[in-house]
Amino acid sequence: MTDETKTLWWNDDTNSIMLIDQTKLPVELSVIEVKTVERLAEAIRRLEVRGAPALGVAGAFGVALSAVSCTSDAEFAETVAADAQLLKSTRPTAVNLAWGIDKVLRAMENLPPEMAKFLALTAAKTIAADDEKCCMLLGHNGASLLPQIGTVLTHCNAGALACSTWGTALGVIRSAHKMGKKISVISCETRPLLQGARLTAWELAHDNIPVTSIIDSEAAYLMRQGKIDCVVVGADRITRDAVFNKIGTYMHAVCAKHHNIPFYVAAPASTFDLDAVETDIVVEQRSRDEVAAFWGKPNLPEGVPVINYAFDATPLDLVTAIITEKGVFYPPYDFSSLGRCNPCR
Ligand SMILES: CSC[C@@H](O)[C@@H](O)C(=O)COP(=O)(O)O
Repeated sequence: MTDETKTLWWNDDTNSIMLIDQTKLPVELSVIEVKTVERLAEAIRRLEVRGAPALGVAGAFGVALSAVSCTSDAEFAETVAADAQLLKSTRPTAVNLAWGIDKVLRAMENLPPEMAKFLALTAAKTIAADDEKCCMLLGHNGASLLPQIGTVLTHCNAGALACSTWGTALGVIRSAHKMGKKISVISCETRPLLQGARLTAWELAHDNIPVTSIIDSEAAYLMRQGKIDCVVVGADRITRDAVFNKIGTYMHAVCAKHHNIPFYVAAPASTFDLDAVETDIVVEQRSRDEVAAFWGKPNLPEGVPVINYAFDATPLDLVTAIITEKGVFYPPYDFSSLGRCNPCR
């Protein structure tokens, strides 16, 4: 991945979506060309593209793809609406997906097909470009919270691969590194799909930011030993009372509180869902297969069930600060300055 490479982008020559196949990393850096909405839905379900802001961009490009590839004016509105619904149904928790889809749908609302196609694509490209700007700003806003010299724990991948580029939690770390701070990172491997080991460690090693991988259950002991100065994670959705992020985040927040370690969340305004509270949200549960086998070998007796939540919710009273592109929020949290940024319900 070069500094110019994006996680996903629109190919104007072929009217298709190009995306880095995140299931192949760190072994292979390869790009998939997505030509249909059905293939995009599959890519989202399989986590070939993943991470909240990247899903927002994927959803936006997906609606544009549906629009530009529709050949029937008579069935245009119906086709785009059905495709949007299909894409929304792929992953319920990361709010950016529905946000990106709805934003493009609104841009083309009630317009004749030719104009709607043009405006859908323009809106989707703007969402992708804005995501990059948000990450840079957010990174800058958060960098001052990190110590001059220190070790930051992160969970899952909230990096360039989870966004258009740069990242949210890793954006903060990248910005601090760029400012000259001597930051090293502890990256939790993030069972079961190892986004922390496969993606975060890969990204940081590529940028020459010191990174060490640990198994998830090691974090508390490292905190007890005084080896972690702060925690920075991303978010898939922030409601009025909780931060939803990759499963395991909540246990890091509880441990950080116990050890008096700052726990920061970095996310763009598009990840906020301020009409909702924790109990309103559907938390994605994934298949047994992801947990019941490791490297292709079964590690569970047949018939033993699995609970495989993809995300958990961390109550805001465990969060030291939330870093956004619009500034840093501290308790008692009042997000009114963000406006109603996520009108997707
Ligand atoms: C900037 S991304 C923040 C979150 O989306 C990230 O931490 C996360 O939980 C991603 O989960 P994933 O299941 O890999 O899509």
